[in-house]
Amino acid sequence: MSAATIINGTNGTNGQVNGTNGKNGVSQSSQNMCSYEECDKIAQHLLSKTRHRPKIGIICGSGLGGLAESVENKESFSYKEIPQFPVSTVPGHAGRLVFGKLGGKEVVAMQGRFHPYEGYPLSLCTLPVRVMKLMGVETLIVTNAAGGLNESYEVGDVMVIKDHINMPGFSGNNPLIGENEDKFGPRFPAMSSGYDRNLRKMALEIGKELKFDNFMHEGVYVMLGGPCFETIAECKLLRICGADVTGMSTVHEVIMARHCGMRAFGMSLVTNKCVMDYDEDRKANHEEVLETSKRRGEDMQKLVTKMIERIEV
Ligand SMILES: O=P(O)(O)O[C@@H]1C[C@H](O)[C@@H](CO)O1
Ligand SMILES: Nc1nc2[nH]cnc2c(=O)[nH]1
Repeated sequence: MSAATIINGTNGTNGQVNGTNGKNGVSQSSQNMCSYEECDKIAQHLLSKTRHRPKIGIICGSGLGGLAESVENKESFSYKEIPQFPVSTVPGHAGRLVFGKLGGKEVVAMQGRFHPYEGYPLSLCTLPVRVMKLMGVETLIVTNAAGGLNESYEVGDVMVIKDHINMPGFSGNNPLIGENEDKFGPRFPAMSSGYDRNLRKMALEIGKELKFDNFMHEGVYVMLGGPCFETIAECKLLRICGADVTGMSTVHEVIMARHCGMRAFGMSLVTNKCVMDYDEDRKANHEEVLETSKRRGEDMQKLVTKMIERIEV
């Protein structure tokens, strides 16, 4: 079964799937996985519609789509127009694929990503990553909005992702579940070098040059399934586990990128401090997330644009 069969004809917001297990004990996520050939068809379709030939792909986090807006010579495609793509359902995720130039390089940017809590299986959330690969993308840059677990992080701080904790993976939820597509990558990919060391170093150096070092860190991102924000006990547990920030995205995208040999770089904006104290009345909310993204978005855009200027393609 292809991804197309689980999305209705209008490709509306109901690309969500039912929860049943497939035939022969094959899990739902493998059934929803597009084959190499199907991904290639989407990639060739997009390349036939744009004159751009991007080597760098970008995925913009909640409220951080301004980066895609700043792309020059834009050619944009609503996800609704792209065969087999899901659609964005979350405020702050415009739902467009933007081709053009940034920092003097050809890029393709997702202005809006797909999260598992929207009802999409991880394999469908990450379809665009494989499509990017087949369009020629070699480096993936992802941003996200995240809650600060590290007590020394403030709202508005930026964290270069050094490593991640794949919490959904602990319960058997991984975008690579199902038959392996050997043409993309190996059955058992290593994940000990998920986030490219040189790109991390470059980001921190550029941060210094831009005088951003007073609000920049390097640390560990933990992904949870959402859509609930964390309980206080969960936050305490995640901190003990070594996480500095928590979010609901990124990890599945980076797994997919690394599986097919792309270089990956990720950056989190601390949009809120996680509530860690039972005497606090503060509550996490998406409005605060979008408000912080608006405030710090331009700085993150500057940083990513400078990185792209320096990345050799
Ligand atoms: O897409 P990202 O990870 O930036 O979005 C975060 C996680 C949830 O989707 C949302 C919660 O406010 O922001
Ligand atoms: N899981 C999670 N995701 C977020 N995205 C932005 N803030 C948060 C948060 O506090 N928790």
